Amino acid sequence: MPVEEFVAGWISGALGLVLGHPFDTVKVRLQTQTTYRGIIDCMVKTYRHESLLGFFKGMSFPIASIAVVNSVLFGVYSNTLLALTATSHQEWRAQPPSYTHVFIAGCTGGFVQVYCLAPFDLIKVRLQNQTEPRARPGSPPPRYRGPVHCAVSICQEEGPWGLFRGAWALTLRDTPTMGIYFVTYEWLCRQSTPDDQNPSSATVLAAGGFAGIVSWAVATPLDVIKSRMQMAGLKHRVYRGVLDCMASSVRQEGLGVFFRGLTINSARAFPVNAVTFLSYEYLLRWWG
Ligand SMILES: C[N+](C)(C)CCCC[C@H](N)C(=O)O
Repeated sequence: MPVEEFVAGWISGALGLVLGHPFDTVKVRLQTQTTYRGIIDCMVKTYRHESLLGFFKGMSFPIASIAVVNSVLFGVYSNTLLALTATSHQEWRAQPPSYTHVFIAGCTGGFVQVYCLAPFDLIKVRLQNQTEPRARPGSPPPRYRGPVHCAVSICQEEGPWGLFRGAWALTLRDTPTMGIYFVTYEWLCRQSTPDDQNPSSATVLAAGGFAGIVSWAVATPLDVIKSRMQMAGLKHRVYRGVLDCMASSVRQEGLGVFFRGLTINSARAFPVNAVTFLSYEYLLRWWG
């Protein structure tokens, strides 16, 4: 099993992640809290109240976890494609896999990575939603003191399965949209690259960026539901399941609720995924 794909997936994921985290914090807050009027309002309030550090809350854990998550995604994707087409990554430019195979491999990668991502994502969302300023003498401490404390508290209060809260919504969000992600990337690369050649850096950046935007646009409705289900344990709001969460969110806030965070998600998706694919392609070419 080619291991380069796993390592390249890890490094490229980490680079994308740091770049995108401030956008991600604003997104999570807009999706789960009703105190902000919009993106700018949320950014201003976060900055005033919590300084620049507020935007980087909950980042250390994803950095560690991306090692597992992105390498599983890209590793499973490439190896599934290899199993389906019997051609290796180096031969793909000469014998491009069909879009159906790319889609199936993407969905498989997406499905498998969910079970690595779910606990990390839950902890990230809980920490990002703590809006208290950094500890000042005399002020009450935030609910979770950091990622490890958060993980331990969830296990104690909600049981070990509590760490997988929202995992089903995450599976529904990621399985099809990771297929769309890789198909969009491949399609855009092939459109602007002569047969047999590797896509240029500019092509990889643009195709990666747009693949991010397109897949996130489709994923946003379930992303909102996922984030709300992850917060449910904390706020003592109970949803009976994904459908119940959808119905009660629509009843209270209208259909627009499904598009919460769409703009910021897209703004974040372009740079994050442009950098992810560029570093992934280059690392593999460099090792290949
Ligand atoms: C499939 N879905 C749209 C959910 C994600 C696709 C992009 C994943 C990337 N690590 C990022 O954080 O943007």
